[in-house]
Amino acid sequence: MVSDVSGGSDDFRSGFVCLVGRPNTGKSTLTNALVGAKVAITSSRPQTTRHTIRGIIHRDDAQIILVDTPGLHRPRTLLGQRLNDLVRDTYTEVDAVGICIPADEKIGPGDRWIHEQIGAVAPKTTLFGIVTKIDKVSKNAVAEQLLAVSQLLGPEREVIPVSATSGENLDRVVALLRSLMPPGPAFYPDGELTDEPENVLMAELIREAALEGVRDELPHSLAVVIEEVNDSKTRRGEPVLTIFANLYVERSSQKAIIIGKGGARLREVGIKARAQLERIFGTKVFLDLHVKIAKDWQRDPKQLGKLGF
Ligand SMILES: Nc1nc2c(ncn2[C@@H]2O[C@H](COP(=O)(O)OP(=O)(O)OP(=O)(O)O)[C@@H](O)[C@H]2O)c(=O)[nH]1
Repeated sequence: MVSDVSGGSDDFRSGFVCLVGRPNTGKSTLTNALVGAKVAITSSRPQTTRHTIRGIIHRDDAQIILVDTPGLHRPRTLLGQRLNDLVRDTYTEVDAVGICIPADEKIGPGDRWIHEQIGAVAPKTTLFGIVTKIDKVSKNAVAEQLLAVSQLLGPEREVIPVSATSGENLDRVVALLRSLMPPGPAFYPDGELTDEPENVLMAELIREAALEGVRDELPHSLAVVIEEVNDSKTRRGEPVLTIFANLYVERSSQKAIIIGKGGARLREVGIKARAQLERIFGTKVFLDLHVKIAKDWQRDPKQLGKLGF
């Protein structure tokens, strides 16, 4: 007997989508809302998403893999340059790129710059617009922003309004994404949310906790490296995941900020990160954090390599 190699329904679609936009435009929050679990890292601080993190939308008729990239920015350091290279590579590899523009901010030079960049490096990739955070403004303001984004992208491009917070129109976004994907079988098994190596996910969660409420310039000066993960220990009969991580900063003043008075802040960071890790990995976690100084790591190719960039 000949088996069905198509893997299911004839009109199953699958592909890769990349959400781009200025920092803080809601890309990570939207990725999380679409995927239905916390995989990309959100933060109220701009430019915190540095790795390409994928969330996977599983549907009966489609599998859509979301590639969340760092916000494109004008490079000032070697790290900035490498991040931009990564973003450009991503644009050309995906099936569609969605440019996110928040409903509550006027379209500015940053949005136009990103739009031009996509057009220049990946002219063949399908582009669409997403007006994010529509819960923050009136219906009229949403309509005006839809028009403005449509004018920016051109009349042939789809533009869709959404709120990741309230969930309004999330289903329309999924439907649009599906329509932009080519026919093809699923890439990943059902139930898988991300193909990020677990260590990267752990490092990102710790980094997110460490950046909560600290100064604006710190995001690019903080790298987290997972030194060791051990799952052989138990505590009161329950398995415990032990994670040893180093937080690298560039200066002793930054180290002091992360650690806080008498170590109070670092303890807070540990508690927050541990709660997130326990939720995601579904097991008790013991977290051992150390803050270290790696001088000028952003400018030093050797250090960048060591820190995983
Ligand atoms: N009210 C409202 N706030 C939102 C919505 N989506 C995101 N936000 C908030 O906007 C801020 C930025 O969201 P992120 O998802 O981190 O933005 P991002 O574009 O991934 O940011 P970068 O990682 O810096 O590029 C956060 O404080 C979110 O809580 C939304 O639909 N409604």
